Amino acid sequence: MTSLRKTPVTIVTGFLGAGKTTLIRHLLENAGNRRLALIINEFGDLGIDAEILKGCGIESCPEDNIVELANGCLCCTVADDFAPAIEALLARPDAPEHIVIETSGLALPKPLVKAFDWPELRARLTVDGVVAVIDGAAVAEGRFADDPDKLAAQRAADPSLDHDNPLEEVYEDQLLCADLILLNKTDLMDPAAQETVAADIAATVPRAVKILLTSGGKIDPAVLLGLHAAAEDDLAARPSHHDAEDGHDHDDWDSFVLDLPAIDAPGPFVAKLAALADQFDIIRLKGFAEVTGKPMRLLVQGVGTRLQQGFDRPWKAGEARGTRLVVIGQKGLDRAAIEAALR
Ligand SMILES: Nc1nc2c(ncn2[C@@H]2O[C@H](COP(=O)(O)OP(=O)(O)OP(=O)(O)O)[C@@H](O)[C@H]2O)c(=O)[nH]1
Repeated sequence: MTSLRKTPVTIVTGFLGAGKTTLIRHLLENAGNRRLALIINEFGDLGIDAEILKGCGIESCPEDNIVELANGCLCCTVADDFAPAIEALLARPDAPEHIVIETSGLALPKPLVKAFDWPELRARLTVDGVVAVIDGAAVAEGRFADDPDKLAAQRAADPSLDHDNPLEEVYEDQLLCADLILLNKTDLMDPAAQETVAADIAATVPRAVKILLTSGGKIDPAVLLGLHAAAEDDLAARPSHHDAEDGHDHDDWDSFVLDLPAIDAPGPFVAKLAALADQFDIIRLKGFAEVTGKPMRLLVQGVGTRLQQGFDRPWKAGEARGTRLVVIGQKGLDRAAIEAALR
């Protein structure tokens, strides 16, 4: 029997490295028998998030329930890529009970929510909620704050100027669209910083939105997937810096993929990456490395200067080994110098 119930969709937003994939992994591990499908959109088309989730071997998550939309920015290509992908999921004999979308860390959630207001989607789907994952430690360090002096000078020259900091703009757009805000990485924050950041967020968001403190994206799936917000009915309450425009400015960001030879040891490699992240203001680094003589592949994750590494699974027979990293930063990122330092 075909159910007339609309399929709920949860949109997971949050800046680069905030912990979206970690949250979804925890969700998959704790989803019980619920039939979930994931749509993953990544900035920089290496498909690393999908690889991480596929590599996790969680039984409740067969690989073909993970759909990658790697080309371009989901919020700007909703009609071309996204609507057909979601139609295809709904047409499956074992159609998902709930769809979770991980947007890229640079995507604005509002245009995506807007797509669910289109008649063909709204008839069959509802946005259960937009969940914003926040890197609390990065916010506490002032990563998303405008430099007040610089901004004052620029505003004096151009009074219509809103923000000078594209990071802040994306961060705020994501917060303003949320039905639930997860202040994540609390393990890296002391209680006073947690309180300050939570208060700042509450002051930024005009609606009463619940803010929960998390570490490692650990939150009860019943809460995460049970917001019942019907966000598509409520677009006006979600202001965006880009309300007047279609889409947003991709020129603010640079991203490239580095193909490197096998490395000798994880420690020195990651230390070098951390130094480069600091020197060149790299926002996000992620990928896999081949370590000479090791049967496992090394997962490398960098958020600002905070680097993590760990072997995630054995290389498969016939799989091309190697070291591939996505590097993301603001416009003007010095690819040549970064690449030269690593070769
Ligand atoms: N200390 C700490 N690290 C975390 C936490 N959550 C995630 N991380 C780490 O932060 C890094 C980025 O996490 P991801 O889950 O990949 O972040 P993301 O938001 O999916 O990143 P993008 O897809 O690049 O936007 C990884 O190294 C995670 O292990 C947390 O609560 N505490």
